[in-house]
Amino acid sequence: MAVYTHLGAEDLAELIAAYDVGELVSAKGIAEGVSNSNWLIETTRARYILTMYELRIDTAHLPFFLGLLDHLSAKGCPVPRTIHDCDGAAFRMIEDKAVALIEFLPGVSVDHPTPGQAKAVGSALAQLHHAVADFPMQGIQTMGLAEWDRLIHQCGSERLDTISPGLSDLAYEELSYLAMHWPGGLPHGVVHCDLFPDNVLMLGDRVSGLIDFYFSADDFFAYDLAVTHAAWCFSPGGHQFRPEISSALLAGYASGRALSDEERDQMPVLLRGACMRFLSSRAYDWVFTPTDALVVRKDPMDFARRLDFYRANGKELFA
Ligand SMILES: Nc1ncnc2c1ncn2[C@@H]1O[C@H](COP(=O)(O)OP(=O)(O)O)[C@@H](O)[C@H]1O
Ligand SMILES: N[C@@H](CCOP(=O)(O)O)C(=O)O
Repeated sequence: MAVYTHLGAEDLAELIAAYDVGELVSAKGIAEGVSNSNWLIETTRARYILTMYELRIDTAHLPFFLGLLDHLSAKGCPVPRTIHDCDGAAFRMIEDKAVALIEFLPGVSVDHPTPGQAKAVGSALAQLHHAVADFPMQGIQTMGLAEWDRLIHQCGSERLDTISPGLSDLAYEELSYLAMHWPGGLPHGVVHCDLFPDNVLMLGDRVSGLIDFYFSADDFFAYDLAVTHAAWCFSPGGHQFRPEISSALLAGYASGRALSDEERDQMPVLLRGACMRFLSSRAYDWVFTPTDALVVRKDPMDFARRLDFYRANGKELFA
């Protein structure tokens, strides 16, 4: 459930009146999502998404995230633009919380992607990587190797092994490997870093929306591809690799942007890093989020299984 704050009819009407979007007709809370509260807003003119920033997002970073949406949308990427209020502001405050009104994009998130859909996602990701070339703002990567290390150490061996026996050995061993082998100097820019199926809206085989840019930061384009690969190319729970989805995703990406030889060589380590990224944040949330909290805890083992797969087969995939 992702509506953490109650907004009454008067609050909503007052808020919508600050924008040139017509009059409020209805507002429905959206159940999907984890970090923020979202409402589907209908006005006499169109539909919009209203997001209230609840957790993890510092208001100081909103000009970056919302500016990125506007930049990508203006470049023709399927990304929702920010609706600015009548004074030109990209976000407003309701008491101590920031809210933004965002363009509504049609489409649904798929649970079991087809090769055609994976190809379209690969191609949309490549388009994004070109489109950020002249994005003028900087986004520091706060979810990099140092943070994975910190999160795993905060969990500690005992608690990790309570999630699953042997998880601590896997995590510590992997962190040392990544610290020694993480590449430098690959092509980079502001990238999505969280392009999971639930952050892509699709109409059939077409990508109609890329959403949830709140982990975007400056990082390697190939790392973004690795995150997307890890998120899309496995059955639920990460139990089985789906080779046909992997081939389609990589072909779609290559149709828009060719990986250099160096990027290809580094893909196996970047894929392992992508797994550690989500293994570490999920393990931390698993250990430290109270079981009765509203936030849904996601299983870190989904990414331990993917990590095992890439450790054994990552080099072969990019041979
Ligand atoms: N621009 C948009 N157009 C249409 N639906 C959207 C849009 N943005 C968000 N949504 C809907 O809201 C849900 C939650 O949004 P998301 O940004 O993923 O929240 P969270 O950051 O909390 O995970 C999405 O799964 C989608 O159904
Ligand atoms: N995609 C991440 C969690 C981030 O949550 P989001 O709802 O903001 O995408 C994961 O699966 O662990």
